[in-house]
Amino acid sequence: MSINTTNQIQLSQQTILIVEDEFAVANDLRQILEKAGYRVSGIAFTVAKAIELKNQQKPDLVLLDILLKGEQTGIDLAKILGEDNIPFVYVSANTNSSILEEVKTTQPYGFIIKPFREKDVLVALEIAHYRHAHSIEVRIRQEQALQIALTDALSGNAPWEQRLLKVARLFQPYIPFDYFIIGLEKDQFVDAYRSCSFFRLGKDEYQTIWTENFLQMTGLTTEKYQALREKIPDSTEVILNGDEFEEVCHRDPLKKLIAETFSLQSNLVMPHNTATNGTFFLCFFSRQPNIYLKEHLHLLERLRPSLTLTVDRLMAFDQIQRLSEQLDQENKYLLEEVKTSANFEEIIGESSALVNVFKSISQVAPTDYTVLILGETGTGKELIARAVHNRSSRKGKALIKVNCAALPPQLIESELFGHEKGSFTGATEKRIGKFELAHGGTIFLDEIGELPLELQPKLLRVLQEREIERVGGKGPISLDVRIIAATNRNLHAEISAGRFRSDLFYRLNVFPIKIPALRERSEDLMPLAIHFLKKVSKKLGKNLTGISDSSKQQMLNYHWPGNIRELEHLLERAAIMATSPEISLVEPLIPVSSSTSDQPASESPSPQIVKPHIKAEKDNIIQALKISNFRIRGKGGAAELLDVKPTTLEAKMARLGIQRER
Ligand SMILES: Nc1ncnc2c1ncn2[C@@H]1O[C@H](COP(=O)(O)OP(=O)(O)OP(=O)(O)O)[C@@H](O)[C@H]1O
Repeated sequence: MSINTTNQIQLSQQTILIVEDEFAVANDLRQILEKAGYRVSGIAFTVAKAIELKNQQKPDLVLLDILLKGEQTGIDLAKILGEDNIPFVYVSANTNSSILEEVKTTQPYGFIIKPFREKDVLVALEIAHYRHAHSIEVRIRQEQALQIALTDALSGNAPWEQRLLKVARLFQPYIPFDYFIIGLEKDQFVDAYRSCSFFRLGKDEYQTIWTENFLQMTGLTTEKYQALREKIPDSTEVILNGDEFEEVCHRDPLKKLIAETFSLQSNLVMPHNTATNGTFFLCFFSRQPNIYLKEHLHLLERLRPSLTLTVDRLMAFDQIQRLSEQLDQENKYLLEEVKTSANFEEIIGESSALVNVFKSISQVAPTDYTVLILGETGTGKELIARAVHNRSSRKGKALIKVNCAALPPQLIESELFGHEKGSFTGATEKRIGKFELAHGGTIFLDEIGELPLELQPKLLRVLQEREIERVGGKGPISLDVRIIAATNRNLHAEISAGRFRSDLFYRLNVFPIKIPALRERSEDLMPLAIHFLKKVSKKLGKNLTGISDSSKQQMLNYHWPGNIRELEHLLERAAIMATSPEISLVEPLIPVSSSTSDQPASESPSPQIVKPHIKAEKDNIIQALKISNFRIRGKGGAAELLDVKPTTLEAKMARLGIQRER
């Protein structure tokens, strides 16, 4: 090979560090290099000095003697230069085979045997330069190919596990590992893109290890595992070889357990922070103690931008999918709502009791506090819940209503929290639950006092952690939901009776709003009656203008156990039957003094006359309650005596206005 002039000029701009402890040889080299136009950045007699000079100014190439002053040899220095990707050429008289074997492991760019001629040095330098430039080009091309392959693997359509396995396989030739953890940690989408591990069994054979498999292998309980996870120190990119690895294992018991289970001795960690505040981890482990080098880390650093971008894109797609799913469900829900619910545009009433309720609404609505609405049946609890939602910043999002009393017992959990496909017989499709549907908005848990005891801890968890877990799901999902609950039950009595958890009550009872019964705000009676009359006239297309005096009088004397709903239904019936603009009640209302019930009835569309068969049923129930000492459930309870389900009995009691405890 000849040295042409153009190359000579290019080479001459290069800086060379000479590491040689014989002054005469070092000086010779300097003269040869400077004559050829190279710049000599320094001469070092020891490895320590060489490192110092290299750190001050990174040379383009190093000429390196093997045996140097001090304990470290040129071979030790060569390893450091290799990690920094600085090419080097040995200059030595030492050619015995054991040294040459060691020299080869450092992958030098040449070897000049002493004594040398000027030409030997210059040719060796030019070849070294050519090889290094070429290897950089090859490396860049390989890395670009790797980057594209990794992006393709992660964003493909295959199941998540297969995508991760593909990534693991792509990494193996570049960063060798025996155990590899990859995936998302601490992210709200953790369920979809959660991390898993691959344990290398053979050349291209891997065993997938999900958390549940790891727990099985190690005999760890989920609680213990969570406790260990909490002890994981925040990690940045790091190489942990040999002793350093052992030392970190003392501080990180989970890493220690992984190391012991799979006999691992070194580790390379590279976390990527995602745009959704999660961390996408690449964590390589090897059974060899000193395998990870700076160049591995540098490769990961170079790949980091494209990997982070790919993961962020995945998250964004996922989020879009979740939102469109939520929108879809929300639409279905709202369509259903429009069909089934009344028009809630106005709250009528001027009584001081109701004005206090209005005050409470305006105080609490703008906050995110949980609201507990208390009041008899038909007092307008749902109306108030909607008012709180509509006056909050969440009004643009959905208010999802859940009637806890009407949920089918076997499906209640799935209704509230959703389920994954195949999580139980009949779960043919993935379904998002009411809580997820309410994400960003409000959930209204009506009849909260009826929520089965076994489900109460799950609701408590949502209130505490603001996260849910789908039935059959693999991890928690964080939610932003405002909670409004309502009940017509006396929750203190429910707690005493062991039917309601006190911790759940305290979580719900953050801001209670008590809605007074209609009989406690008689000022509101006539305005409400006129309001409903107008509404029903419009609906029926009749010209109805007023209520007869005798009917008004009866209404004022009545105690309204079914409250406003009862009033509404009463006026509806009267309006349907009306033959003149002034309506009269169809049936007489029994005034307070002669009422048979001492307690307001629930759902009571026609409480005016207690018909004989209803009376008989009521007497029967009261009799059974007396015998069972007012116990509804369990052996010898009233439900068993009457041969009905306890929930049916409770519904009947509410309908007939039978008080539960005496
Ligand atoms: N102040 C009010 N102004 C106008 N309409 C009202 C008012 N309060 C209640 N209503 C109407 O009365 C009916 C019953 O109200 P709502 O369903 O909100 O009661 P509730 O307390 O939630 O009943 P339940 O305990 O049975 O679920 C609804 O049609 C509602 O629109």
